[in-house]
Amino acid sequence: MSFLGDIQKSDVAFWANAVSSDGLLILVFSAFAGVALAIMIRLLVSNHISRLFNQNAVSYTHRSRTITYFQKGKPQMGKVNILKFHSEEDVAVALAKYIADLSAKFIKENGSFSVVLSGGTLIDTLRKLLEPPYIDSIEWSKWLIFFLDERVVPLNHPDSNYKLALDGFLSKVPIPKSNIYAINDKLSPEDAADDYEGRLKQLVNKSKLKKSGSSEFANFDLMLLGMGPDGHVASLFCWHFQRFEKTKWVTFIKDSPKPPSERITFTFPLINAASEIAMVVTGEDAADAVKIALRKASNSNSCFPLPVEKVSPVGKLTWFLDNDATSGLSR
Ligand SMILES: O=C1O[C@H](COP(=O)(O)O)[C@@H](O)[C@H](O)[C@H]1O
Repeated sequence: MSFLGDIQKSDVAFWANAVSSDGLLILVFSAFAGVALAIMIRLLVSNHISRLFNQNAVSYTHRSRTITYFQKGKPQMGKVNILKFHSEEDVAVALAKYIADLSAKFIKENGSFSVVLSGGTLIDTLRKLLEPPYIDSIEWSKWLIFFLDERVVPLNHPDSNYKLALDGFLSKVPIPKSNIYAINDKLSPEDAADDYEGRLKQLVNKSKLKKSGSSEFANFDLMLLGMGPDGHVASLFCWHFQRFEKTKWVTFIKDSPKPPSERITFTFPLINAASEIAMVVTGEDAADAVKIALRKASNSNSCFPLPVEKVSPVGKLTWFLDNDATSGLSR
């Protein structure tokens, strides 16, 4: 008699039942494992898991798709200080104290204070430095002045950031002329950018400027940044490739959406190598970009991330905002 012949009908029914319920079990288990795997993959590309790995992931809604953008390195949060003031006047008062304190600190540490100026409304917001006690207490002779971006026009042209800074601030403080590093206004945008970058590199070689500890870029003590209503900083605009530059220190743009069209600008790697960055933003025009930058709104703009969102220094970032600029945060 064969082995199979020994098996009773009830045995067959038992095993058939067992196999089919095991099969069902395996099927249910596989489906469950598949769903779990899919959830895990989704989590891997989402904010939740990235936070576990200490990355900085931000989601944007773009043409009804959610896009997760990962910023490499340490998250911005933690080294960001957001200071909100009632009025632009209060911002100017606080900014003067912040700058004076940093001036004393860096001069004590290095014997100089390297300051990078934006153009625009920022220059007027520096006005409190021109008053006591700062005008008399700051060691102006130790300041070194640079320009975050510059319009490629003669230095005495009304559009020049140098002229704006000279008329509104630099001519009123005793900073030696030789410590003010204006662009060469005789050059084309390409050449002016290369020339400015070359001069910065020479200053690093001569140890007049510090080199960043974590990169090849210069490490400025303080950069004073303004922001346009479209979220641009320096002359780094939405829809323009300059904001993705990785290696150059200074680059140029010939089709700036904000006139004048020809400009040179620091790049993000150089900006983000700074020890201190102050983002000085006032007025209601900036409210939407501030809301996006401070992550209270998804960026429904088709420009993502906004240039201002790429400001993430190795040092410290301090926002100086007035009520109008923060009005979007409560909406
Ligand atoms: O064109 C420029 O605009 C930005 C922002 O200027 P604001 O007047 O809106 O404060 C400025 O930071 C930059 O230096 C300038 O060239």
